Amino acid sequence: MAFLSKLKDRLFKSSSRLEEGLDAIVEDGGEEISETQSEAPAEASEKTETPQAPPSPEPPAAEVAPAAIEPEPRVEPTAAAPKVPEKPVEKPSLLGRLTGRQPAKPVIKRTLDDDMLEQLEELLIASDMGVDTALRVTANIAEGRFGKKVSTEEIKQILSDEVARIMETVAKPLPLYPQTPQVVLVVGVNGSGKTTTIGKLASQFKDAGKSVVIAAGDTFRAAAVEQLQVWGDRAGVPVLTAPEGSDPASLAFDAMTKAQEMGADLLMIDTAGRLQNRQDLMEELAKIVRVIRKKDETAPHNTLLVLDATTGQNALSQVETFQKLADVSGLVMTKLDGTAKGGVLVALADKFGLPIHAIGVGEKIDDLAPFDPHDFAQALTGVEKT
Ligand SMILES: Nc1nc2c(ncn2[C@@H]2O[C@H](COP(=O)(O)OP(=O)(O)OP(=O)(O)O)[C@@H](O)[C@H]2O)c(=O)[nH]1
Repeated sequence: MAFLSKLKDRLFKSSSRLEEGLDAIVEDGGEEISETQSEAPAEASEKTETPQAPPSPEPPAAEVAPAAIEPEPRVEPTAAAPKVPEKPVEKPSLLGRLTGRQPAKPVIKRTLDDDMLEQLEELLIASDMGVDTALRVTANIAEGRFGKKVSTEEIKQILSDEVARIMETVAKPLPLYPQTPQVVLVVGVNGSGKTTTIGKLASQFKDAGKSVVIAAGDTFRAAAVEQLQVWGDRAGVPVLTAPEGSDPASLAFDAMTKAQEMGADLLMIDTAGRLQNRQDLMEELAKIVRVIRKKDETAPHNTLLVLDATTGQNALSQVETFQKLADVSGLVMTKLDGTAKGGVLVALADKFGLPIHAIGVGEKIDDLAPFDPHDFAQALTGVEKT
C-alpha cells in the first residue's frame, strides 16, 4: 500500500530504531532453527488473537476525514541504474528434487523469558512509549506466550498488533456538526505546527466543499499572523486579522460575526502558544471562549491541541498543561516524518485516550493524513504489509 510505504519511509527513524532493536533482542540469546523444525509460531498458540477491528463502517455523513496522502508513483529502476549481479541459482539437493521440498531456511528464534521481556521493555521506553505503556505492552506480549520461542518477524507482528489495539480507540477524524459555523479553537505551544496544521486542514475542508474562515488569534506576533495569511492564501481561505497587540478575544468575536454573516461552515481560531506565562494564556483562552459563547453558547465545538512529535515525552506534559488551560477535545500530532520519537503517540493514546484526528508528515499542504492505527503500528514496528 503506497500510503503505508510513504508513512514508513517518513517514520523511518522510529521504525528502524524499533526494528533494529527487535532484531538485536531476538539474535541475542536466540538460536537458529530451520523452518521445518520450528514449532508453531507463538502468535498462533495460546494467545487469543488480538481482535482486529471489523472493517470500519463508512464514517457517518457528519464526519469528514482529512484526505489521505496521495499514493506515491512507483519508482522503477532506470536503465542507467547499475546492474546488480544475478545470484547464482542454488540447485536443490537430490532428495529435495525427489520430494519437491525446498531446503529449510534457518530462522532465529528466542525463548520469550524474563530477560527478553526486560530488553523489550527497555527498547520500548527508548522508543518514547513511556514507562507505564512499555510495561503494559510487554505484559500483554508475555500473556499466553511466556516460555515460547519467537522469531523477529513474530515479535514485530505481536508488537504491531498490541500498538494497533491501543491506537484503535483514539483514531477518529475531526467530527463535523450540522451547526454552522463550527468553531475550532486551535491550541499548542509555539512552533508545534498550529499554523501549518490550520492551513492544511482548511485546504482539506475546502476541497471537501466546506467554506472555511481562519482567525489569526495570536495577535502578539506579527510574524505568526503573516504566516497564517500565507497558509490562508495557499488554501484559498480568508484569514481575519487584527492589529498587532490587539485583544485576541475581540478578534475572535469579530471573526465569529463575520463567519456567521458569510454562512461559513467552519471557523478555525489560531491562538497564542506562550507557555512562559500560563496565567495570562489561561485568561486569554478563557476570554476567547467567553466572547464566542455570546454568539453561540455551544462554541467552541472542538479544541484541537497540536503537538510536535519531535518533543517526545514532553508531549505528555503539554497535554496535561493544555487540559488545564482549555477543554482539549482532540489532538493533531505533527512532524512524525523523520523523528525517532513516534512511539510517544502510543503513550499519549494509552495515557489520555484523546482522539487523534490527524498526523502531520511534512511541511506541504497535503502532508496531513488521517490517523490510521494499523498503518501506524506497522510502520512503527517495521512489519511488512502483506
Ligand atoms: N517536517 C515537518 N515540519 C512541520 C510539520 N508541521 C509543521 N512543521 C514545521 O514546523 C515549523 C513550525 O510550524 P508552525 O505551523 O509555524 O508552528 P506554530 O505552532 O504555528 O508556531 P508559532 O507560529 O510560533 O506559534 C514550521 O517550520 C513548519 O514548516 C510536519 O508535519 N512535518
